[in-house]
Amino acid sequence: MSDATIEVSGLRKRFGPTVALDGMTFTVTPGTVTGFVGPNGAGKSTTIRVILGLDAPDEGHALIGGRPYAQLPHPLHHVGALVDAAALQPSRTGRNHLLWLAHSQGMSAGPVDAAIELVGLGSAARRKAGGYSLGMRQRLGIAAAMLGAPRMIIMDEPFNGMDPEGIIWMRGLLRSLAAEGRAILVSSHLMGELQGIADHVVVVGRGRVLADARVEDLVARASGDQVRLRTSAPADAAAALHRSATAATVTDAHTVTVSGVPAQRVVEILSQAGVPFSEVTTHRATLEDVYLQLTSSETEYQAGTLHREARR
Ligand SMILES: Nc1ncnc2c1ncn2[C@@H]1O[C@H](COP(=O)(O)OP(=O)(O)OP(=O)(O)O)[C@@H](O)[C@H]1O
Repeated sequence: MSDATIEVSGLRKRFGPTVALDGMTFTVTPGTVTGFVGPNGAGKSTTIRVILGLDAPDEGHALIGGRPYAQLPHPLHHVGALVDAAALQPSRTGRNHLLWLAHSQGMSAGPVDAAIELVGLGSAARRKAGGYSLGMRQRLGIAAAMLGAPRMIIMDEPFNGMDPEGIIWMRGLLRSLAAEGRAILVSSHLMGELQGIADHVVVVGRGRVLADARVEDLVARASGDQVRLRTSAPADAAAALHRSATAATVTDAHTVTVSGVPAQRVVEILSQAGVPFSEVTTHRATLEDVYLQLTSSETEYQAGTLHREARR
């Protein structure tokens, strides 16, 4: 195994009667951004805490570059983590917070200013961190995670509290860190946040993995072979498609949904039959569609379902 791989294997953990982890298993490989997604209570934070040695599992193990966190000689050099951006001493300046962290790990002050620069906190670095917005605290947390130039990075809900500009910046940062060969694990309860940045997603519910796949493959699978056709003669279009043994349903006065054949074949059939049409589009699912399909029966709380319905 590469020394920049995060491996989670068969994790089980209960908190009293609550099963938080129920056989959680996945791997984060170097050079990829792996999204770790699931509804509230799915077990994401507990998994991350176990990886970082902050919680002990009842069963299973988590390895960072082949070793448990507790056995890493200088952890910040192996893995950088953003877990709780609020966890800082409010009366310290951002820079002093980073200096304190660096010294506690036997590092010089050298990497501190580079990390401040990397996260764009230069102008605020000498202000008390207690006055930072949540987005600034997230940036400070990321600077802390980057201090030891780690090859593995774990971020729990890094987009929380970030404004749109911060989100764009964060996306670019994660992509460039992965392009440098780092293994990156990013949790989120919003699948949409990961579209365009995650190469791979691990979707979880009730403490176990529901899907572990490349984003491209998941989206292709959820999209099916569906083509949407706009036409002024939907009944004629459906009849022509049926004559060619193609499944087609009139969806409304101007639309027919066709299944099982590519858009090009739909165009051929309609042209041969002389049926007019104005638009033929291949349906492509979003990552959010995939997520909703996978987690529809996995939300811990009914309110979670209502929340999702409300957003649609
Ligand atoms: N310290 C704890 N004591 C008791 N129950 C806990 C504790 N930590 C987590 N749990 C429970 O374990 C389950 C998994 O929680 P966890 O925080 O890992 O989920 P999550 O996917 O990170 O959710 P969220 O998106 O809400 O942060 C939940 O039912 C939660 O209530």
